[in-house]
This record gives sequence, structure tokens and C-alpha cells, in this order.
Amino acid sequence: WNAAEATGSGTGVLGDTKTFETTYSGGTYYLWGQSRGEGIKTHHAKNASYTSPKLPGTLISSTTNTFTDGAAVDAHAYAEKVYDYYKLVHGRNSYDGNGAAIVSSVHVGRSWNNAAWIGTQMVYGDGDGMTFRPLSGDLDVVAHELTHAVTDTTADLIYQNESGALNESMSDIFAAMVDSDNWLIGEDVYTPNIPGDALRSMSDPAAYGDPDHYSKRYTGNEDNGGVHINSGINNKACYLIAQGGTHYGVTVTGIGRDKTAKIYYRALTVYLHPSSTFADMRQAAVQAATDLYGASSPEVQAVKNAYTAVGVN
Ligand SMILES: Cc1cccc(C(=O)O)c1OC(=O)C1CC1
Ligand SMILES: [Ca+2]
Ligand SMILES: [Zn+2]
Repeated sequence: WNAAEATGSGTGVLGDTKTFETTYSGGTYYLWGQSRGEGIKTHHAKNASYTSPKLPGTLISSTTNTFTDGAAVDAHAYAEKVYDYYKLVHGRNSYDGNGAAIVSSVHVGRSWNNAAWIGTQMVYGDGDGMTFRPLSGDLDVVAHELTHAVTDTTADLIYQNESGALNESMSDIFAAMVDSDNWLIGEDVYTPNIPGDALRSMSDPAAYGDPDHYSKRYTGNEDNGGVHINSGINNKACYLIAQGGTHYGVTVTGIGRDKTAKIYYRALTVYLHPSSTFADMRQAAVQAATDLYGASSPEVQAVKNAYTAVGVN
């Protein structure tokens, strides 16, 4: 009995209609795309915890090839978009560069205000409806999570203190490169009753209480040593490299999103290592920009000025 490739459609978390790859087998259509690497599969966790052996759960199906589970539709369609970004822009075949299958589970936990890469797959909570709505409903969340998998298979940045903040920042950076119409993270699913806010801002980390200068870094033990807090320092540097600006009196001439993405992709995949610090990050970005654009290029100058602007020398 063959598993035939098909094109399904469905409604996302925000009520928008989208199409995506499905597979037809035995009279049923499944959220299983076969054309990208070893495939993209989206499962229903039925409220199992992210630590449960029941994951990934049941492959989501429909008898009509129309899907009404918004969280599932978005997890699946956005996984395709993130796969395509890494393949087309960076020549990377899936998160491991070797076409690894991309597996997601939605409806993980109960009212769970979280999303994660658990080492083998992506998991998405439904949110409690106040802090979050279903978290796969934002393209930058899906890109953030899948980038954790890219990081784990490349620099493998240790998830605590400065290397952990860089790990988090890499995920925010590529989230912003994929969801490329703003520098906010999570804005489509965060606080559904409050318009215009976000979980984090790369253009102004301080808008959400995160540091935008190394001198303001968090040095406590919360959040694995502030991995989601101190990410703001590197996020701001990335924003300045792309868009330019004057920050604490230091002026950066922006080089645009596309060149910035190439610099960070090369830094992540060639130069960063598990215990990299913020100082290592500056050197990795300078070296990547030098490799790509030349030592005396405006791109290298932008990288140097941006890291100086956020207090990393
Ligand atoms: C919502 C959430 C909670 C805890 C960890 C993460 C995590 O993946 O680090 C998380 O997801 C994000 O940060 C995505 C970008 C919005
Ligand atoms: Ca965004
Ligand atoms: Zn993260």
C-alpha cells in the first residue's frame, strides 16, 4: 500500500488558511511531508508532558486532507518554511545538515506556556490563553526551536551562563531572519489580549527588561544563569549590525539582514564552540565577516562597532 504525497490545507492558530505537504495512505491523509530531507511529521501529544515516553504521540490525520487543528497546521507549515530557509539561504539540509527528519508534537502538557527542542524533536504547549496562545502559531517560535537543533549539531553551546545566552541569541537571531518583518520574538502568540507586545525585542531588549549592554548583564542563577536575559546583549549587537544605529554613543552603519545572517551562520557553524563566551562571540563574528567580506570591509567594521557598542571588546 503506497504512501502518496499530497497537498493539504488548513487553518492556523490566527485563523489564516495555508497549504502544506501531506501523505495519503489507506484512505487517510497525514501531516507528513516527504519531500524535505527525511520528512516532516507533526503529532498530537494529547497533553502528554515534554518528558513523557508517550511523545511524539499520534501522527495527525484527516480523512479529507483539510486540517482544523490550528496548532498542528502552523507547527507543520512553519517547519516547512524554516527547513526551506536553511536549505535555500545557507545550503543546510535540515537541522543536522544531513536531512534529519523534523518531528513536532503539539498540545504538549496542559496550558503549557512553553516550546522547546527536547534533543530529538520540537514540542509546543497550548499556552494558558493569557500568557500565550498555542506557541506554534508564530513562525519565529518555530524557527527559534529548530535553531536550537542547528546549534546542538554545530557549536553545541552549553546551555548556561554566557554560552547559554549565545545559544539563546542564535535561536532569536535566526528566528528574526526567518520571520523577517520585525525584530520582535513571539509577538504573534504572546499575551493574546495585549496587542503590540512580545516576549523579547532584539531592537530594544530593555523594552522587556533584558540587558542591551555587557555592563548590565545578569549574573545570578535564575534561568540557567540568565540565558533568556543576557541573550539581549548579543541580540542588540546583531540588530545593530543589520540595521545600524547609535548605541551608548557608538555608531554602527548597518549592512542589512542578509549579510548579517551569513556572518552569524558562519560564526555558529565554523567558529563558536560549547564554552564560547561573549568575547569569543565578537572574535567569531569578526572572523566570519573577514572570511566573507574582507578584513577592511564595511561589514567587518560594522561587526566591530556593534560589539563595542554593547560593551563586548
Ligand atoms: C516560551 C519558551 C519558554 C522557555 C524556553 C523557551 C526556549 O525555546 O528557549 C521558550 O521558547 C522561546 O523562547 C520561543 C521564542 C519564543
Ligand atoms: Ca517576530
Ligand atoms: Zn530558546
